[in-house]
Amino acid sequence: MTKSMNNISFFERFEADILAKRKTITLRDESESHVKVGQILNVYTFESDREFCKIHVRGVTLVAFDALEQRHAEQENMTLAQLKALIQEIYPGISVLFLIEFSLVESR
Ligand SMILES: CC(=O)Nc1cc[nH]c(=O)n1
Repeated sequence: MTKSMNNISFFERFEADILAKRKTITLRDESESHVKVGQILNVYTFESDREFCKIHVRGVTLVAFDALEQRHAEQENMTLAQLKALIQEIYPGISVLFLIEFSLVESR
C-alpha cells in the first residue's frame, strides 16, 4: 500500500502530548522532507495505524543534530538528553533533520 503524502505517523507514546498541545514539533529524516508549510496532515499511530488527529504544518526547517537545543526539547515536551537519545534511537547516526512545526487542528 503506498503511503499518502498527506499522512504522518507518531509513536503511540506521543499521542497524549500531541492532543494536549504539549508537543508542537517533530524531527524527521529526509524520507519525510516532502512535508510542506500549510499542509493539513492526517496523523496515525505508528504501531496500529489508527488515525487520532490532524495537524497543520506551520514550518519546515533543517536543523543539525548537534544544534538541537533546550528550546527544541521543550517543544517536544522532553529533556534535551531524552530528545537526543530518541532521535539517535530512531535515526542512528543522523546529522541533519527536518524540523516540522505544527499545530493541532481542533476537531468540532
Ligand atoms: C513513527 C515515527 O517516526 N515517529 C516519530 C519520529 C520522530 N519524531 C517523532 O515525534 N515521532
